[in-house]
Amino acid sequence: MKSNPEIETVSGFEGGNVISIRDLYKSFGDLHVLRGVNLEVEKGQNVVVLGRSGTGKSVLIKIISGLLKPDRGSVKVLGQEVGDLDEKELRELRKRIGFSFQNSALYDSMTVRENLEFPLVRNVSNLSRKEINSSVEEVLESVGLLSAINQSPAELSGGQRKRIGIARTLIMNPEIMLYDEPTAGLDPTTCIEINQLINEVKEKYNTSSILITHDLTCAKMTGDRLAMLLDGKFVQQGTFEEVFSSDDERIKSFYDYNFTENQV
Ligand SMILES: Nc1ncnc2c1ncn2[C@@H]1O[C@H](COP(=O)(O)OP(=O)(O)OP(=O)(O)O)[C@@H](O)[C@H]1O
Repeated sequence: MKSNPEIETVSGFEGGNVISIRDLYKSFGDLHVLRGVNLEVEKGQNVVVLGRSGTGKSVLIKIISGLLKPDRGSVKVLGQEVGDLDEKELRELRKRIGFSFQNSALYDSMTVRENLEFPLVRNVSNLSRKEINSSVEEVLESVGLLSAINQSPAELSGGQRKRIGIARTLIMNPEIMLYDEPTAGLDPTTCIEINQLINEVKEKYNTSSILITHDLTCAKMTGDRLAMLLDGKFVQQGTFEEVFSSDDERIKSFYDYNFTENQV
């Protein structure tokens, strides 16, 4: 994809880690959600965050994107300490991060083309109509849905909406992708197609990603590394095989429960 000079920035991070989290704590009153989280995401890596409902996966994502403040600890994203950034700097940082939400967050009152133009026009000034059109067409081609350009998201299937949601983040050339339950609510075949798309995005756009999922097929297909969040910490990190060969009963039961549920 043609890069956009206005949103292109120099990556000043060192050691190849686009995200680096050290000793992170977050509580809500007496509820101690994150209790010493450490996580590194290397450039070009997909890291899958696993954990039962309510373990703090979304809280972690919100802290990474500066939407929530941690109680203590260091969160470095693309070389910048998120807690040190003011609102303007946070907005600039967020332009470098693509958020793929569970519900795809598309506007049904707009066409697919208008949905994709929206973030571009809002964030990048002085683009010509030709540049906007070619960016929209290029990302739609990347997700295999150029044919849907004039349709309303309401006319599309769940899997197609998911693809358009991903295209809408790609149009900003993100360096990091944050996927929240990318395959939730999709049938097994569509899940596999979305997993393939996630891998294609990594290759084509050279993105680094964190994926939150309960779907073990998704974890296995997309995760270069998995990290299991339990009781406020990552208790196990590694490849799919490494994590699930653990003797930890909590990891075994997570596997058994999700394996059965998803028919991996
Ligand atoms: N702003 C908030 N104020 C108070 N409590 C919160 C807030 N945000 C999250 N929590 C609590 O923190 C805990 C972790 O929430 P979180 O949404 O991160 O879970 P999760 O692991 O993403 O779960 P799920 O898989 O169900 O989405 C929950 O008990 C939740 O109620």
